[in-house]
Amino acid sequence: MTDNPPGSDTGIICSIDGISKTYDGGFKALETVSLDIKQGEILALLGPNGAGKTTLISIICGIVNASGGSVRVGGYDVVEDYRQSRGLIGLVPQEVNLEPFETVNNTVSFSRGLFGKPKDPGYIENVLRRLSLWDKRKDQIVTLSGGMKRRVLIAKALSHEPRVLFLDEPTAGVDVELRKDMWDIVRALKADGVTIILTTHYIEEAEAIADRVGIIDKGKLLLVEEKSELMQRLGTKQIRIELDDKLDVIPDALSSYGLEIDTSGDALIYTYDPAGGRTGITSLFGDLKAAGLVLRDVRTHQSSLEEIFVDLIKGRT
Ligand SMILES: Nc1ncnc2c1ncn2[C@@H]1O[C@H](COP(=O)(O)OP(=O)(O)OP(=O)(O)O)[C@@H](O)[C@H]1O
Repeated sequence: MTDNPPGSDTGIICSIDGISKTYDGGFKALETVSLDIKQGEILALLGPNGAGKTTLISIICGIVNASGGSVRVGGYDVVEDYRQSRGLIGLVPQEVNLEPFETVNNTVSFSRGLFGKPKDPGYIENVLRRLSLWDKRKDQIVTLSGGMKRRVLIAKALSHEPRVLFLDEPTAGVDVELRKDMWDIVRALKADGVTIILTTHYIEEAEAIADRVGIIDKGKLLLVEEKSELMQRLGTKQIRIELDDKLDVIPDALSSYGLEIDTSGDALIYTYDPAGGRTGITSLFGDLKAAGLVLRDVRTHQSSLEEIFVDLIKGRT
């Protein structure tokens, strides 16, 4: 890695300019995607299956050739200056692709060597400790749990001291606890100054850790926005309040909340903006009680990515 790569003073670590990709069979996976990734940010690329997220990451990492456009990482062109740009990038793939009988330490150290970096046991120790893998360093990969294997993938991607880390679906199919662990790891890496780009299907994931969110659908980048702005604009939450008795009309005392009666008649739906300063939930519950309504159950519902897409597409036509 060069100390001062070209472009390092712009605050933009990765510049994607008009990237398109048509696969051999003629399928258009990306259409003129342009995006600047800021140094030190966590950017979440949200999109459904087949949206083109992996294709975009693969182009940035030099694994797939773009059909048009260019990408620079740390000022280096990912095609013309492949070695320099790739040296700045760590990639955590979707699939666990580790050598089962190798030890954790060898797996991570060997990966560093592949990038032509001199041995640095102190750095590797630091990475393994960060990821709670130090005690497992002599264990074979095959003996590790799925969660530990994911940690090894991250350690491997960090082995050559990248400045940008790409995580492709880091929490697809993992349990809630591991998902939270992953988020903690990502936050800690950001605190260390690493720029992080992750792809995800989960709006909650973007909401939990991203600074900015990009939405990709059918090969198009529909928008890139600060998470807080996006959530405010699109991410409404609903509370479903189930009642002991059926209701025909909303009591006057509750008219200011914009409540809807569920088609079943025995539940009220309250929609609010979680990013707004006041949700109105506390006063709503007070007023429900005052109106003499008896609650049976309360459930919350977050707008799904799909609903957000529908809203987004409606807004564009
Ligand atoms: N090598 C390939 N040849 C032809 N089509 C491909 C190839 N790789 C991907 N595609 C197609 O390109 C589209 C985008 O795929 P991509 O893997 O980039 O999407 P994704 O957003 O990462 O989806 P997922 O969330 O399922 O991983 C898909 O329709 C996929 O089938």
